Amino acid sequence: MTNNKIEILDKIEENLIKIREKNALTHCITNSVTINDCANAVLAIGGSPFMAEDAEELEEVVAIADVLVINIGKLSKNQIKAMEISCKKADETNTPIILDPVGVGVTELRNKITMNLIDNHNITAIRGNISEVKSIAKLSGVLDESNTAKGVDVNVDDIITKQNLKTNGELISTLASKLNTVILASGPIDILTDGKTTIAIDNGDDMMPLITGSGCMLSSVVGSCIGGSNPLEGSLIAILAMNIAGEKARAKVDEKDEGTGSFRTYLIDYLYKTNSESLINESNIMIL
Ligand SMILES: Nc1ncnc2c1ncn2[C@@H]1O[C@H](COP(=O)(O)OP(=O)(O)O)[C@@H](O)[C@H]1O
Ligand SMILES: Cc1ncsc1CCOP(=O)(O)O
Ligand SMILES: [Mg+2]
Repeated sequence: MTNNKIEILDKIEENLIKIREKNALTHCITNSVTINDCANAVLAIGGSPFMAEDAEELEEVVAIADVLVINIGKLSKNQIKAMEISCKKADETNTPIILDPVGVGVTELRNKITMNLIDNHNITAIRGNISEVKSIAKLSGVLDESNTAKGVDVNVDDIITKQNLKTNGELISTLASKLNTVILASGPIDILTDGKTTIAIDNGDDMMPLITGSGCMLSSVVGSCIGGSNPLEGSLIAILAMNIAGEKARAKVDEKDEGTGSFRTYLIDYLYKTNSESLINESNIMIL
């Protein structure tokens, strides 16, 4: 990708058309907490969700899928096996794999599963909150020490701010180069990088972390967008679509004096109403 902001924004319209035309079959192995939200988010952006995890059918599912999303939010023995079978098949079929390393750093099991997936498979993109990304940096030898996430939520000491943006951008870019993957680290400001181009995205709303699943939905949407375009440009569309939908959803709940339950519904509504004009005009991105 170019490092020119105007050229990056110029690609949004054609990529969004491609994503919608492709209607990428998005195979998700994900947690049961937010699985329904993920399927609805995929449909809203223009993908086609397929949640399958029984070992008996996985090779067939991956063979027809355009993209595989692995979310480790609520692991079980069966799911771990399902992830191994699916990733092995995805490597054979060159199907992009998107990893959401929910809660990595918090338990040894999550560390082991995450690093097994990263070390043994072709991971196209990793999308996690900044604490999760920093934990992977530590496990990969790119960072000496890291805080741990608060369960599935970011550690407040890690939150991306204007002050630590450059340092975090450099760290995540180094990690992306080392792992040969795209990384999208989320928070009030998001950082997206493939190790060559690093973009900060300052959109979204502080109600987003107050519903469960905004991160899981984002990772699934990243999957559909990558399946319909390419890793870096697809991830950029996904994060802009989610965050601008979040901004509009917040304006709507404030207008109607509502709360987080309605916010969750409006988030899907505005994701569905995503259009390139608003992604271009309302985006607040900076090349780092
Ligand atoms: N304080 C915030 N202000 C604006 N957007 C936010 C904020 N926190 C998270 N987001 C957005 O919410 C989505 C999920 O991010 P995050 O909360 O970091 O993931 P997770 O749910 O996996 O911890 C992303 O689109 C991110 O940009
Ligand atoms: C609450 C919870 N517990 C296990 S997975 C999960 C959902 C996490 O979703 P997100 O990372 O999108 O907030
Ligand atoms: Mg998460």
